[in-house]
Amino acid sequence: MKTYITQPTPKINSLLLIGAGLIGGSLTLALKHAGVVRHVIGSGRSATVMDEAVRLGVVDVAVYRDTPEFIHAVKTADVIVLAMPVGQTRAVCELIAPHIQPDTLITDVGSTKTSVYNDAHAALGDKIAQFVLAHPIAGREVNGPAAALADLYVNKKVMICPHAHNHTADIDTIAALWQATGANVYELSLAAHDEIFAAVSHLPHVLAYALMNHVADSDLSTDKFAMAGAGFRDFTRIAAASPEMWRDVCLANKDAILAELDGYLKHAQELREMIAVENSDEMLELFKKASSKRLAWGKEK
Ligand SMILES: NC(=O)c1ccc[n+]([C@@H]2O[C@H](COP(=O)([O-])OP(=O)(O)OC[C@H]3O[C@@H](n4cnc5c(N)ncnc54)[C@H](O)[C@@H]3O)[C@@H](O)[C@H]2O)c1
Ligand SMILES: O=C(O)C(=O)CC1(C(=O)O)C=CC(O)C=C1
Repeated sequence: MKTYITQPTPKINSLLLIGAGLIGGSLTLALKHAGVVRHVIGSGRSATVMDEAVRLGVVDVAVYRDTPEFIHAVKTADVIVLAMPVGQTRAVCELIAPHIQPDTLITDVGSTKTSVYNDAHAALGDKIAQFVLAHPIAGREVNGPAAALADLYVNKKVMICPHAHNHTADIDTIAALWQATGANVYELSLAAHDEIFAAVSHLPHVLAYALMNHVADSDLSTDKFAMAGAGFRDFTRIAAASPEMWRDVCLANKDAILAELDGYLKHAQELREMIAVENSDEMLELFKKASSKRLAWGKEK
């Protein structure tokens, strides 16, 4: 995995943020704090959300699709950031495609990369060259502009996933933009990205949602929730995350997630057998291995 050396900080006059929620909002707040961006225009689905985004300073002004103001914002943006759920990529790119100027850079924050590339390419055609795909490995289990934090990306990893049509200078600009938020920037291929994050991000979310519903649907669920401690809290924290976002991620990275889920279920089944036959030696070895891997990984971070 390539690490980006620190790039000169860019100056952005006008940034158009499509999807002013946790991730996009944290980016614009961080860029404003760093003095990188002068004017942020936000575009979203709901007037209530956009009013909140303006009130909180996540964006300076809100515009709405199919209005002259929206078209003007696309035409005059130096950078367009796509920060809505990944399932919206094609529709949003179709909206902006006719108005994107040759000097405008497009980037995204989506949790999947191959689907975003394919959907964007279908809508943008040759303008895909202007789209540098990115993904911050940072987040929270709360959503919307009120959840945005200016320091969300400090010391966090950001993956940039260049494709064959990108220009090096544009990739460097997007890397510099993320570095200005305090993040450490790495490069990954689209395919490697989706395989890796299926295992270490998408699978844990699927498991957290499943465990939450398993307990909710079981006998004594009220008592179980009332008595649960830190273990359950840690494991299920991410089950409070945006349902729409995670529905889209599961559909967009279906094959890789299914492969990871199958692998996980094999491990869970193996452990089930050990518990059922009280195979204490093998169980101890299994737990020792997982525990030492977790301890070593915790030290690396
Ligand atoms: N939440 C995380 O932990 C996390 C981490 C890294 C990346 N991401 C990615 O970031 C993106 C945004 O996630 P978030 O957590 O900020 O969610 P969010 O719900 O906080 O924000 C998304 C915003 O997009 C808006 N939106 C939805 N469809 C739209 C459309 N067609 N046009 C304009 N706006 C639209 C929503 O109204 C919402 O305000 C997703 O693609 C997600 O995969 C999320
Ligand atoms: O901290 C959290 O709440 C997260 O789930 C962040 C998290 C993850 O680590 O899986 C979630 C989705 C992403 O696309 C990137 C980061």
